[in-house]
Amino acid sequence: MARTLCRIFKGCQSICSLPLMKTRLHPSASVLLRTVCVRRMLTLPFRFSPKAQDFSLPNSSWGAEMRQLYEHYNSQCEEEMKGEEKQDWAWKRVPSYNRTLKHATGGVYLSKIYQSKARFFTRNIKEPGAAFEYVLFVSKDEQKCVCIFQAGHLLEGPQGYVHGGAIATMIDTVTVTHASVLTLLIMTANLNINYRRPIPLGSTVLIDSSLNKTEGRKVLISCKVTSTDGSKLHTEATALFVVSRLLGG
Ligand SMILES: CCCCCCCCCC(=O)SCCNC(=O)CCNC(=O)[C@H](O)C(C)(C)COP(=O)(O)OP(=O)(O)OC[C@H]1O[C@@H](n2cnc3c(N)ncnc32)[C@H](O)[C@@H]1OP(=O)(O)O
Repeated sequence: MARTLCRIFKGCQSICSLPLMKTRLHPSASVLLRTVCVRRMLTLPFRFSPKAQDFSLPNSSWGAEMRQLYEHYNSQCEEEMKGEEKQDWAWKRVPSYNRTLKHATGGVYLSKIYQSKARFFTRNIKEPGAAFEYVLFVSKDEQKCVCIFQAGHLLEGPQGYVHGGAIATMIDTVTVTHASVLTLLIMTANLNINYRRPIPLGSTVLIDSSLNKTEGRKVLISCKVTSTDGSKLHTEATALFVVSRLLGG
């Protein structure tokens, strides 16, 4: 970014220092030109935005089904007003970034270079819609989590269907997010999956997770992957999470 800024600055300087400009422009016009150049420079779309991108917001790759379901859950995320008092949210959308390590503290030592290159597995493919396109919502009582998942063409396993490992990844992601709402710093200890019906590539499915129980350091969660109308069961799973001693639990 510094190099880009430098180049734009040099460009501005060279425009304002052109002999033609010096001779023909009134000094106040030259100041105005510089101001315009600097303003333009500040509004240019930089390649490296300092703001983290939230990948769980709608993009052009989302199909109609994905959008409809997103609207359905997102509309329930609005604040409810009762009298003058603000009520709790019914659902919360979970933002999703691709740099989890950037904010990590303690636990594992990683070199600066390694940290700067690390990307969250499900959010590391740049082409929208090519792989894991999903958004997660958690319920206000924190006992339920729903994910709308659209499986892109890079997730193929059997011809025309989603790879079992990609489905497992999504189940792990949804259940770990659910468990993280209940308790921090957890690791997946056990994931038990039954694949009942293949998921067509490009289709949208619902991943529903429910809390079974918590027991000391253990959190048990069950999960179902269904068609969006709930009529077809694709996958079911149970997951065990343990608050990690390594992570400070
Ligand atoms: C918010 C979004 C963030 C997204 C992050 C994405 C992350 C996605 C999640 C992952 O993929 S995590 C990566 C995959 N998992 C691992 O690499 C975990 C590797 N294993 C470990 O680190 C440890 O084995 C573990 C922390 C799971 C447990 O080790 P501990 O030494 O802390 O536990 P311990 O052996 O004392 O067992 C505690 C309890 O859990 C039980 N337990 C542990 N592992 C088990 C297991 N595998 N199966 C069944 N029970 C298990 C164990 O029996 C015991 O039960 P009791 O308290 O009733 O006696």
